[in-house]
Amino acid sequence: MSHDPIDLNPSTLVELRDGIDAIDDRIHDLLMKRAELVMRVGELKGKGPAGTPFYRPEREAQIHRRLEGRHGGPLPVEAVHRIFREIISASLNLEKQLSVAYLGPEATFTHEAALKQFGSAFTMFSTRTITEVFHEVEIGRANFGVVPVENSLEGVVIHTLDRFVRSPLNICGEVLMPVELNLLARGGVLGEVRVIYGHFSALDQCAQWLSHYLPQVKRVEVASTAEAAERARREEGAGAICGPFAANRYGLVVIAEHIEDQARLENRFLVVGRESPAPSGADKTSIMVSFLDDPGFLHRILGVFAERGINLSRIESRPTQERAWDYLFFIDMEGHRQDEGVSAALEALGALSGVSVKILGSYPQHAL
Ligand SMILES: C=C(O[C@@H]1C=C(C(=O)O)C=C[C@H]1O)C(=O)O
Repeated sequence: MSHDPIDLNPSTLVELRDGIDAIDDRIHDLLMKRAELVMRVGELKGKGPAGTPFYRPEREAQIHRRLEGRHGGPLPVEAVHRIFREIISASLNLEKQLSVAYLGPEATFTHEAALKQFGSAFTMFSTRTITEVFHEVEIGRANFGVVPVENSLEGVVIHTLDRFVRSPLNICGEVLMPVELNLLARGGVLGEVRVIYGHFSALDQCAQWLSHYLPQVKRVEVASTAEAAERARREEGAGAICGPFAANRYGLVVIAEHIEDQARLENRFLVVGRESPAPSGADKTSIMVSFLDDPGFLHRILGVFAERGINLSRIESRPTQERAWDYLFFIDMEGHRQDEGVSAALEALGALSGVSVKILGSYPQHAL
């Protein structure tokens, strides 16, 4: 590898491009060196006890956080994350080929979340339902699954929560994505749109924009954003409300960007698998708690966390599927189950009589 200093102040186009070529050669050489080290890590893992995980989300989160901490220069930090996402994805693929099932069809927000988490070197396939995503991982046809959990668009949170009741899988990660809704069509002219397809919550979230700019246009509800895109691809004069990801996949043109009425909406997705990530330094733990329908029980449960200063980021209640009026609580907290405070709280919770606790997983807090 040559280490000639690179001239950062060339003046002509030819010199500038020579400089870029020289840098590309170095990046290329370094990528190969990095890949060699990753392969050696893979060999060590292969020699470890059976079931030693190859994919290490906690390590990947640490890499992204470290880069974010040292970041500076003209490229936005999101671009750095994307580039390293792909470097890590391609490198891990040298250790082991892994597969991911996601709630489809292709080009849904969940597909985009799966790519954001795993990069494009994983084998990915879609399923029609959330329960099938879990099933594919449970029977070992996929190593990991990606499902929406707090999804203002696909409105399916409850199916994901309910599926954890009878699944042996763990949560291995979370993906957060800002909601961006665009109006897409085959042609790029707003005045030619005669009908708009969208998932009901996409139509709902853009209602003001649609009433303002397209008051006469019929709105038709479909099962997914991907189906909306498919209809717009097939039908002349049809528009679809989709994320930016769908435009390329379906060969559509963006007529209007960011047509959602409320800014800063975010979707959250979970990665499920058989592995339990080690602490990354900034983690979350999700649990499921059921208890007798007694006055004061919820108060006592929450007290266990409050006494230990553990921050709860979400509490969701669902009826149990066993008896009417029995409830399950899904609780997310900050920290890893191996952290002192969280582990003490979980132990205290388990010791309360009449309470049953299932730990769904500890995983790195969304890093990028
Ligand atoms: C190299 C490793 O294996 C995988 C690849 C990584 C990488 O390319 O940096 C990071 C974590 C793992 O998912 C590792 O565990 O350190």
